[in-house]
Amino acid sequence: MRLASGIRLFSSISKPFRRIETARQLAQRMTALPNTYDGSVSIAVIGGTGLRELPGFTQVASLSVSTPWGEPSSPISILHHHCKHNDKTVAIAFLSRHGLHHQLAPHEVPARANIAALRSIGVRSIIAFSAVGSLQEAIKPRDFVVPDQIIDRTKGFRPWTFFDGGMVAHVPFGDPFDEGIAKVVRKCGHSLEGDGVVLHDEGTVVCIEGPQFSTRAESKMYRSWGGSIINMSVLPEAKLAREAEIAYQMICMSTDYDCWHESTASVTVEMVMGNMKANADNARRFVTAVLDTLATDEYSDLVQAKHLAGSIKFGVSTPQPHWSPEAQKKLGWLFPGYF
Ligand SMILES: CSC[C@H]1O[C@H](OP(=O)(O)O)[C@H](O)[C@@H]1O
Ligand SMILES: Nc1ncnc2[nH]cnc12
Repeated sequence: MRLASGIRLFSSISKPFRRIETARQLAQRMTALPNTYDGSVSIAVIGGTGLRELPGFTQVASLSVSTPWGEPSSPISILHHHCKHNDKTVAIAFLSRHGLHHQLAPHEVPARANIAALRSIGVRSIIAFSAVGSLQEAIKPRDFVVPDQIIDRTKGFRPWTFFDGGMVAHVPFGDPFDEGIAKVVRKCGHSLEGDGVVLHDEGTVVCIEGPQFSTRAESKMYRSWGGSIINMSVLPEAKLAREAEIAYQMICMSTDYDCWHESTASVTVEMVMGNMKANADNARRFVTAVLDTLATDEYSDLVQAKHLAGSIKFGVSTPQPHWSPEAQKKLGWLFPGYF
């Protein structure tokens, strides 16, 4: 259903008889909205494959943010969400990882611009959504996984840090996701169990370079390494969020068994999109439950990532008087008033 003032998530997931809004119509609708927003926005959702919008949320602005690292993948939608727990309206930011037309390959996603743009509008916590392959029999297509670890198989082509070009800093990444947000996500996912949602509480996501899927030998090797699921998107997004002091958790939805499974056909885009469509309603209910819970006062400090605020100052190796002018300028933009 196309809501009058609202927007739809999983736009390409509508039933065949429904009138589907094209990417161009979506872009036109976004252009017609205000490009400014005065309220505060602490939480963002990054939508991945098959997740272009959030349905049932009222879109009130579409922000075109320019950063020292370029333009983000898409305008940032500001959505109003009525929280069912406390009767308050909260603002959520939404960004489409691969662009409004899914025109950006995983290695082309401007992750630094995306994270910097979100931080610049006040975002301090991100729920990132990803369509993933399963590397384990027990994780069936359409199951959800809340990953807690990552294995990096990207090839070093993607810019992966804010701290370069004349200054050096190092952040801890032993636990690449935010455990506080993960707890909320798990609780919400389990509350929907029996109602169609199957949730795995942990898992190691292997992030490959893509855009090609893996070979069978690679897929089997990732299984032998202890990989649970596989995608092309969690990095450098998660690393950059950590550098930007943003609490980041990915929610993964399994869409295929990659190519290791003896009795199942190897992954294709059709398979990925088919399972995303089939499970769209569960994904929507899951994300909504998470946002409803995070919007309550109980999670206010978590959502504002108070536990991460200021942490980057301890990771800086280059004394500030020795930073290049370019680094001063860029990091001054990302962390106003910090240095
Ligand atoms: C279309 S299959 C491969 C594609 O799907 C996943 O996208 P996302 O993580 O943005 O949902 C995967 O990472 C690949 O980019
Ligand atoms: N098998 C797979 N490999 C990498 N990314 C994926 N996204 C969905 N399925 C995938």
